[in-house]
Amino acid sequence: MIEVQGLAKRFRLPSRGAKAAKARDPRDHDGWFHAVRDVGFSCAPGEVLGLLGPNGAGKTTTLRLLSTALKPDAGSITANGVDLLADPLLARQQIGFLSGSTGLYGRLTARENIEYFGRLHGMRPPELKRRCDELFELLQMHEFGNKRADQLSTGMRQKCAIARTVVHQPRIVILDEPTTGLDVMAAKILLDFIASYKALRVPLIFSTHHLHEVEKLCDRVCIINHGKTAFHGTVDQLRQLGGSADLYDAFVGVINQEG
Ligand SMILES: Nc1ncnc2c1ncn2[C@@H]1O[C@H](COP(=O)(O)OP(=O)(O)OP(=O)(O)O)[C@@H](O)[C@H]1O
Repeated sequence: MIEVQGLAKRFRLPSRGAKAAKARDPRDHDGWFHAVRDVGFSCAPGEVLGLLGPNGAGKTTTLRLLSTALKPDAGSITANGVDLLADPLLARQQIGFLSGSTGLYGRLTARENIEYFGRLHGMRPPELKRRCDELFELLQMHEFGNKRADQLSTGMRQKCAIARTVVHQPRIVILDEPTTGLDVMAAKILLDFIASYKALRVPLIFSTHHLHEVEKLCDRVCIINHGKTAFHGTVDQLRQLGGSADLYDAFVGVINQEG
């Protein structure tokens, strides 16, 4: 179980931008931009949580805080009762994080990239080969496994980045907009891959703008607006809140109510 409470992160604004930004966003205060002000949610083993919110709401910042790429100014993140903020090294071992900029080494092939990151996590050759074969099957990567990363299409690169993210079988998986830029077939493969984590009883958190992905995959939803949790609950609770079966109506209702 991963539990997040009262998460906050502010960024120092460059002095020339501070004044201009002030007029535009309620999160600006005295040269600081409070990107994440009070975010909380939980995700249990076997659950998929969808992180939603308008552009700039604070989703990526929240996920970067969870992955320990950023240090929060306030709040707590625990996994099975263990304080991940107190032990970032442990957090990195336990968490697989796909960011928008998850890099691949252009001169290495898709397979070499995944193997390289597996080795960084201390995986031994036989185990690593088995895991790579498994990921190639699950993500249907056989066609381009031996192609250099700098020659891959967007969708191929994304599959490769995801395989890299989960090669070490993390106990928590966090994916920032994993289906962005993917065609229908590649997105389907990826959504099936995400769904497979339910059976593995690994909590999986992913951000998205696509409500049909939430409908198809998520047990739980967290909607962030202006850096705060505006809704946290099950997909059914979100529907009931909107007074309609339509998730789009419910989402818009939550944002308008907060905005
Ligand atoms: N390093 C930074 N310095 C200043 N402001 C930042 C920094 N990083 C993020 N922000 C601001 O914090 C806010 C939240 O950004 P974030 O990337 O978390 O949004 P998001 O919900 O992921 O948006 P999107 O849906 O567009 O990807 C934005 O207004 C962004 O400009």
